[in-house]
Amino acid sequence: MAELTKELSQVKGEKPAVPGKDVRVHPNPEPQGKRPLDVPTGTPTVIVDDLHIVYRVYGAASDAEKGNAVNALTRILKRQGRPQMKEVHAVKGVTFVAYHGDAIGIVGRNGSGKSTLLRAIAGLLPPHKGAVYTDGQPSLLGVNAALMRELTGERNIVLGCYAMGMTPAEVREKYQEIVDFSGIDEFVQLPMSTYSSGMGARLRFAISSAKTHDVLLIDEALATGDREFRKKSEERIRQIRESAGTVFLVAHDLKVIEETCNRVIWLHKGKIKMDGDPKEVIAAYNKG
Ligand SMILES: Nc1ncnc2c1ncn2[C@@H]1O[C@H](COP(=O)(O)OP(=O)(O)OP(=O)(O)O)[C@@H](O)[C@H]1O
Repeated sequence: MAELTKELSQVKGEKPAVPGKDVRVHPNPEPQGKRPLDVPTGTPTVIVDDLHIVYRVYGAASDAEKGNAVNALTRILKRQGRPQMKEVHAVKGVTFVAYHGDAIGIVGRNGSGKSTLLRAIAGLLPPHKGAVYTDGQPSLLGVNAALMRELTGERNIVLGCYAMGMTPAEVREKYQEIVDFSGIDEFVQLPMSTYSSGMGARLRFAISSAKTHDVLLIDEALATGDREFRKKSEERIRQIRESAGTVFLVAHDLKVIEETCNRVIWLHKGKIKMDGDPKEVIAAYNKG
């Protein structure tokens, strides 16, 4: 909680009790376009407070225990089996506040904890320590989002819309728009197992973004789309922001992040290394 108090005091422009090193809080900039009157500017949508996520991998020994003769001998003498559990501390004390209208890009090297952080915000991973508070229901849209490969695109659209809480009338209204946006045309009648990875990713994005989300989490879903589709996706992300939602975007393509986001968080080995203006953060990230 101390971390969060420090962050919030920074948001208010107060001096933190302990000056932050390389972590900055980005003040919520005014997004362009209209926003509903009942959503004041600067309303927090996601508060991540000193979040730690630890994976437990069963059936694996830790490095310290592996191949160590003394440990092995001790285990034999004590008639113990080989330790079967390894812990991976993937997110280590991450703290930030996201606001209505924010589109936040998350960058970082492989294994830095980007996907883990998104899954934790979506409520799919329990915090080991700390907490995530969200205003509204976060929806995670990932390359592995649960569409069913053996079902046709058509069935997946209908089921996906129901899963997001749409009514049958809303599904009927949105159906053609989703097909058109995805650009899969007549493939909609075929099982998704016949789709290329790009087609699958486009359909997933089209379904998930057909609904207005309070908090939309996108994990590399734009990576496989072509140029034209990326442009359309960026436009849709902008619309979501303007309707007072918050978007988180994980992508290895820094250009996509720079063109779509108003703020970037750089994760390094599970910690925030920098948080701020996309141009500044990406420049620092590229330098290493
Ligand atoms: N299900 C899991 N079980 C155990 N460890 C995991 C699991 N998922 C991720 N990890 C580990 O957690 C750390 C962070 O992984 P994560 O996938 O969040 O990183 P990332 O930044 O999204 O990586 P990438 O850019 O390669 O997608 C890594 O060390 C990874 O090996």
